[in-house]
Amino acid sequence: MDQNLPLNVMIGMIAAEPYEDVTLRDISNFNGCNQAAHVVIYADTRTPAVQKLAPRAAVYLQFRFDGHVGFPGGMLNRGERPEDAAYRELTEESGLDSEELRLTKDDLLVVHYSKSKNLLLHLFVKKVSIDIFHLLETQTVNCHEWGKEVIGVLRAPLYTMSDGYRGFPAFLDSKFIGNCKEQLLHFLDKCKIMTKEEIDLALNAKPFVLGK
Ligand SMILES: O=c1[nH]cnc2c1ncn2[C@@H]1O[C@H](COP(=O)(O)OP(=O)(O)O)[C@@H](O)[C@H]1O
Repeated sequence: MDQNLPLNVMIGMIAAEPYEDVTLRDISNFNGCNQAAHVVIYADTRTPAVQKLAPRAAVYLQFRFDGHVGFPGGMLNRGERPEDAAYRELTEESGLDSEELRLTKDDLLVVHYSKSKNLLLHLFVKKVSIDIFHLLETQTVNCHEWGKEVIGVLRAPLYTMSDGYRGFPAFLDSKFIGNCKEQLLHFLDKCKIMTKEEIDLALNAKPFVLGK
């Protein structure tokens, strides 16, 4: 992929179906379509993962009932604000209700639109302390949805191992729900956790195969 392309073009090239960026000014044009809201919860971490590799951050994701990776969140109820829907779903899908996790409209990172689903997708972002992050991870296995909608807790491996593929590049080959993968890359770029060049390198990395 051409590294000089803007990230939204790179993302458009990897998306299974196109998602348009929606500017906040234009949101009112989408009244009446289906809406969903999801949230990226993340924390700074200095704890090396494996082989002394320092992850760029701790980012919370879930393994869903359908075998896909996704952020906590879901569809808005009638009349519900996106930030309230994202928080409601987060508490249902993690079992944790904490002031540190509460969302406001200022936590909105990006909005995408899927024409084929007529769906507006709001993505919120919340940085928390590593202690709250760890509590969120451990609490999830006791939540009401555990074993139902949520079947796993994931911390994205934000490092690349010496073969250039294991770690983050391999993780990007997982099955992501909706535009979750594009949302993850957008978040890493916008919150300055990775550069566009690092993201592009990870997207293009290939597993090492003996004899090739
Ligand atoms: O992490 C995500 N990022 C982006 N879209 C997602 C994510 N998780 C689910 N979706 C999409 O959002 C919509 C609502 O799905 P979800 O299963 O979360 O809602 P629900 O829990 O209210 O049933 C679906 O179109 C799904 O593809």
